[in-house]
Order: sequence, then structure tokens, then C-alpha cells
Amino acid sequence: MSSPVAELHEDPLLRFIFGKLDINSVPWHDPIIMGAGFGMVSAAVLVIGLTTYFKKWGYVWSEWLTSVDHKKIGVMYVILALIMLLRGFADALMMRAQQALASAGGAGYLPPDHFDQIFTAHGVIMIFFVAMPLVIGLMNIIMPLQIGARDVAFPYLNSLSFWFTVAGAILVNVSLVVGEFAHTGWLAYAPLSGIEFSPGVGVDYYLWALQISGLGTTLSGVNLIATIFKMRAPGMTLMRMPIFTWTSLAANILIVAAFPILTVTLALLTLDRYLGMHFFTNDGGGNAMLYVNLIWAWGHPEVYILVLPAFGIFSEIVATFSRKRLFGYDGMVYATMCIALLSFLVWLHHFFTMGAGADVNAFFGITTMIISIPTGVKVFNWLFTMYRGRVRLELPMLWTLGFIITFVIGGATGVMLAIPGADFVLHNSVFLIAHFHNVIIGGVLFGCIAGLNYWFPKAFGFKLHTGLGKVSFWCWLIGFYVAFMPLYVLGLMGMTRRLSHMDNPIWQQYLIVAAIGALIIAVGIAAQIAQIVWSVIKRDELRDETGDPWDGRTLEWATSSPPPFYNFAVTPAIGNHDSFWDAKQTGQAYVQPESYAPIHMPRNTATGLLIGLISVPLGFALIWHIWWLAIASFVAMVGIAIAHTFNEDRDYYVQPDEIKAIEDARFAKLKTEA
Ligand code: HEA
Ligand code: HEM
Ligand SMILES: [Cu+2]
Repeated sequence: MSSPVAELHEDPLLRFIFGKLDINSVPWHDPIIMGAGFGMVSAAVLVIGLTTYFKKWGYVWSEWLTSVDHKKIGVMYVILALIMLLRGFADALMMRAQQALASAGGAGYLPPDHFDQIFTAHGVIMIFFVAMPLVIGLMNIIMPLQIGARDVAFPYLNSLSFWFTVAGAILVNVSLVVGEFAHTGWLAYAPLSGIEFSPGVGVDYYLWALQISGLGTTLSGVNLIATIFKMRAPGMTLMRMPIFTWTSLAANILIVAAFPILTVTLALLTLDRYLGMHFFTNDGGGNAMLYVNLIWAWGHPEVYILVLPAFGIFSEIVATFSRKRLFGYDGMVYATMCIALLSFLVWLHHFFTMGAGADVNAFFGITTMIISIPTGVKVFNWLFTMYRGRVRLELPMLWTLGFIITFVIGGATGVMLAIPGADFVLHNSVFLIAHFHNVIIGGVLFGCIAGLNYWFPKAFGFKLHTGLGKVSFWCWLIGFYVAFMPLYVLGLMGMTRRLSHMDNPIWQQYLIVAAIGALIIAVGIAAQIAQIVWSVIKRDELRDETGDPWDGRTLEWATSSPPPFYNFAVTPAIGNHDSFWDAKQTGQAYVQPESYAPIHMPRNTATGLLIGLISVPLGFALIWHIWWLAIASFVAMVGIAIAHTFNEDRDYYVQPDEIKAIEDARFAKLKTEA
């Protein structure tokens, strides 16, 4: 498949209407792409058809799509992430198959041009549309509950943030069928990503998908920081916040500090591509190294945005399942903030080989290694929490143990890469690929899956099936090692990253093993889907009426499962950071108050959904130079936003009678349980 550099329409009217888009923008002759596109469209048609058949549109519209409830928005983020995980993982399987087939001089089945788009799409999808929505989704569902709040600070903005993220994901998926995706790798280094070397629309898809979803992420960061600072229950001082709330705070501060750098970097690249400017090209006075510095000034903090909340999840789980207070709470808080700060001082370790000189490399190598200290503090705190605890090996705890072992290995190879001399050999090798999958899968993904198993009963009122969960866990764990340990060996043998074809028969055996590992992970993912589906079917058997199935320690377990839309009938008061646990010990946890006060709640609105979804045609139009559509969509978005400001009917009060009815039912259930 050749890169479809658009042949501009001859006819000015056609050019006006369609921009660079024409019938050949769709690669009709490529069976893999057409098959994947057909699969995507069929799945969408199936979902729409089923919703219509069961007459569920009213429910889906009012309870989900237009909802501003943080719990529902969080659940939708997680659903988006799980769908995109399937897409990102399909890309991974294709790469693993190609490299296994094409390593001893074989042709494989993917042309280089297509392979390049696959690793780029895989990286972009996994980071922006799997890991980010998983982490942000869990923060949305749980953090407000943990601080005793009724919702986030700006509920409507929260909905807008989510729909911008969806819009970015839609654009990436559209690129699969209409046009192409970037060939540049997930960070689109200039000048490769400039118009001269990437004349197609692939980089433009990349730019607009990330700008739109990145805007959503930034807004969500502002929102969640405001929530943590302004909406904590009385008595919950900063040093009494649960650790997951602390790590969410750290991650959101990083988002607000780092994402604007990404926005500006991409904007400058856009100016280079669209208006012929030269920020990142040597001719015209620009400098490509500027791009690499800027993108990593965002990119390095980004990996900590992902892993810090995961650390928070593990901290909650370890304390709950060891039935002990978390060891070293204060140390955890300082370690978290220390990592957050340090993450801005290490970006250059991604390009030691650029030639900044030995002193600069030494500085950044040392700051990088220093991150091991607070991280080590965390690891030892988890171990000490378990030490002499009564550890229950439930699913969330299994994932936590798998994480601790796996992550320490990945961290150690990170420290090896932080030695500039060693990095000159290992940079851009598959050793690096093994390092970061080791920390991202072992840290971020395991963390989110642990969190999913831990908090699923909170969100839905029933547990996930244990047996299938164990199958999934063991397949992920074993599959991970089989898939990625060979890459460490291959890296040391000199195999570089992003190779679509190789001519070294010795490498092939390792790549076959790696492909088998990916297949084992595939079984793990299948078991995970089966776990969710089976649990939904068997939900009555897995039901938990207490709201506190694991005997938890933090406030989210104080309310029912799923929590009522107002979360807490009465705002809880906090005495220390184990208040709920103490209240359970002294029998104060479940005392129904005599009367209730009205609760102030936000109304649902379709504004976020509409603005978010209209950003899809806006992005599409900018990508294909269809200026009239870009202007029309933009005007529509601004118009809807302005119209929304005239909507005075944004909130309402839940009356005490209604609250009492809901709470009476809950307390009745609690009595029958007891
Ligand atoms: C969640 C994601 C994540 C995390 C947590 C980390 C954590 C770390 N990373 Fe990694 N890294 C990535 C994701 C991540 N990384 C990605 C995506 C890339 C490449 C992107 C690309 O090029 O495409 C990358 C690339 C990368 C490079 C660039 C290599 C190159 O391009 O040539 C380097 C170099 O220094 C590095 C180092 C480290 C270090 C030192 C840590 C440390 O934070 C690890 C600290 C943890 C431990 C050390 C283990 C626990 C500690 C103890 C048990 C205490 C005792 C230990 C000691 C005293 C050593 N990483
Ligand atoms: C689930 C199993 C996974 C497998 C089998 C897998 C496999 C791969 C492979 C084969 C590559 C290309 C390596 C190369 O350049 O030679 C790759 C790259 C990458 N992967 Fe994964 N991956 C998986 C999960 C993930 C996850 C969960 C994330 C992040 C959240 C992720 C992020 C990335 C990134 C950022 C790249 C770099 C892309 C680039 O070079 O531009 N991967 N992966
Ligand atoms: Cu880094």
C-alpha cells in the first residue's frame, strides 16, 4: 500500500466541498484494513441495533450519555478503555506475528508502510485511549467517594472532558479506514513528522486526535484538582486523605502542568505542517531537537501520570487485604509528591545519545536514578504492610503481588537505561521496549485491573467472578513474562525497535516465543471479558448488599453499592485517615440519622456530549482541509457552549422524603444482612 498523498481535486468546487478527501482515500484493495473496518462498523451497527431492539435509547440517553454523575462518567471512561484495549492489542498481535514470520529473512504479511502505522497506532492507542481513560475513569468513580463529596467540582465540564476523549478515539479509528495513520512512532518526532517527510494525512490525524482528547484531559485535571481541594468532607485534612486520593491529586497536578506542553508542541508542529513555518526544521532557523525536548518534557511526566494512581490503588488494596493500617502513610505521601516533582527533572534520559555532552547526561542520569529512592520507599511500605498481616489472596491482592514482583524488575532495567554509557548501547533497542512494557503492563495495567476487581462491586453492587479472574490473572502474568523477557535478550543481542523485516535467523526463535507470550495474554484478555460477562449474568449470586464486601477502610465503602446518585445522604465527618475503619470497630459506622436535609445536585445535560461529538467533524475537516466544515463545526460548538450559558435550570434539590425512602431501603437491607 502506498502512502495516499492526496491528489487534489481538479474541479475547484469539488476541492471546496471535499478538500483532500476523495474516493481513493479509502484503501479498498487492502483486505486487512477493509476487514478491520468492516468489523468495526458491524460492531457499531450491532450495538445500535440491540439498543433499538430492546427500546433502551431513552435509558442510555438520560442515564448514561447525558449524565454528569461522576460515577457514570467514570464507568464510561473504563468502557472506552476496554474497547480500545481490544484494538490496541490487535495491533500488538499483528506486530508479534509479523516479527515472528519476518525475522529470518521472510517476507511476513505486512508491508513496512503498514507495519509503521501499526506500531504508531498501538503506542498512541495504548497510552492515550487505554491507560489514560482507565486511570481517569477509576479516579472519577472513586476519588469523590473517598473524600465524601457528592460529585466533582464541575460536573458538566467532566462530561465534556469525557466526550472530547471519545472524539479523539473516534478519529484514530476513522484513520484506519479513511486515509492513513501516522508512520512516525507514538511521539511523532520532527522532522520525520513534518510535511516534507510525512506528506499524507496520517500525522494530521495524530495531531487533531491528540489535541482534542488532550484538551479533555487538561480540563479533567483542573476539575479533579478543584474537587480534591474544595470538596473534602469536614475534618478531612490533606494528611487524612486516602492514598489513592493523594496519588490522584499528584497525577492531576502533573496533567495540568504537563499537558499544556503537549498542546503547544503539537500546535507548533501543526503550524509547521499547515502554514509552512519552521519551528522544527533546520531550514528557516528551526531546530528538530527542540521538538524532542518539548515532547519529552510532557512525555516523561506522562508515564508518572499513569503509574502514580496505580500506586495509589495498590496502597488501598494492600491495606484492606492485609487487614492492617497502611504502613508509612506519611512516607507514602511524601514519596508520591517527590516522584511527581522529580518527574519534571529527568526528561533528557530519553535522548542521552543526542549529544548534549557528558555533564548534561550525568545530571539527568543521576536525577533519574534518584526516582528509585521514593519508589523503593513505596515498595517497602507495601511489603511492611503485608508483614504480619492476615493477607487474604483475593483477586485484587493477586494482581498486587504480581505487580510488586514485575514492577521491581521493570524498574531495575529502567535504572540500567539511566546510565548514559549503557544507554548508548541500549537506546532504541528492544531492551527499551521490554523495560517500558515491564513497568506499564506490570504497573499501570495490573494496577487498573486490580482496581477494577476491587471497586467493581462498589460501582455495580456485585463482585466479579473469582475463578475466571484467576485465569485472567495467571495468563496475563505468565504471558507477560513469555512475551517480554525474550525482548531483553534480543535487545542485548542488538535488535533495534520498530523493525518490520529482519535477516537474522538467531533472533527468530526468541520472536516466536514472544509471539506465544502475546497469545497467552490474548487468553488472559478473553478470560477477562468472560469474567465480566459471566458476572453480569450471575449477578444475583455475586450480589453484595452491604456496600463493603472486602471490609474496606476508606469512605467509598461507607455508602451502599452502587452508591445512590447523591453518594452520601449525610456528609460524613472525618477524625483521622482511618475514620471509617475506626467507626466500624466502635459500631458507629451504620447509624441511620433521624432526619435528612435537602441535597443540592447538578442536572444532566447533553451539552458536553454535543460539543464533544461535534469536535469529530471539526477534527476530520481540519485533517482533510475541508474548511467550510471546520468553520461550521467550530461555530456550532461555540454556539452550543454559549447557549448552555443561558440555561439557568442546572441544578435541583433532592427532597428529604426521597432521601429517606432510599436510605430506609438501604438500612432495611443492612439489617437482613446482619
Ligand atoms: C509507567 C511507565 C514508566 C515507569 C514507571 C518508568 C520508570 C522508570 N524508567 Fe522508563 N520508560 C517508559 C515508561 C516508564 N518508565 C517508557 C514508555 C519509555 C520509552 C518510551 C519510548 O522511547 O517510546 C521509557 C524509557 C526510559 C528511558 C529511556 C531509554 C532510552 O530511550 O534509551 C530511561 C532511561 O533512563 C528510563 C528509566 C526509568 C527509570 C529509572 C524508572 C524508575 O522510575 C523506576 C524506579 C523503580 C525501581 C528502581 C524499582 C523499585 C525500587 C526498589 C525496590 C528500590 C531499590 C532499587 C534501587 C536502589 C535501584 N525509562
Ligand atoms: C498487551 C500486550 C502488549 C504487547 C504484546 C505489546 C507489543 C508491542 C510491540 C510488539 C511493540 C513494537 C515494538 C518494536 O518497536 O519493535 C510495542 C510498542 C509499544 N507499545 Fe506495546 N504491547 C502491549 C501492551 C502495551 C500497553 C498496555 C501499552 C501502554 C499502555 C503499550 C505501549 C506501547 C508503546 C508506547 C509502544 C511504542 C510504539 C512506538 O514505537 O512508537 N503496549 N508494543
Ligand atoms: Cu522517562
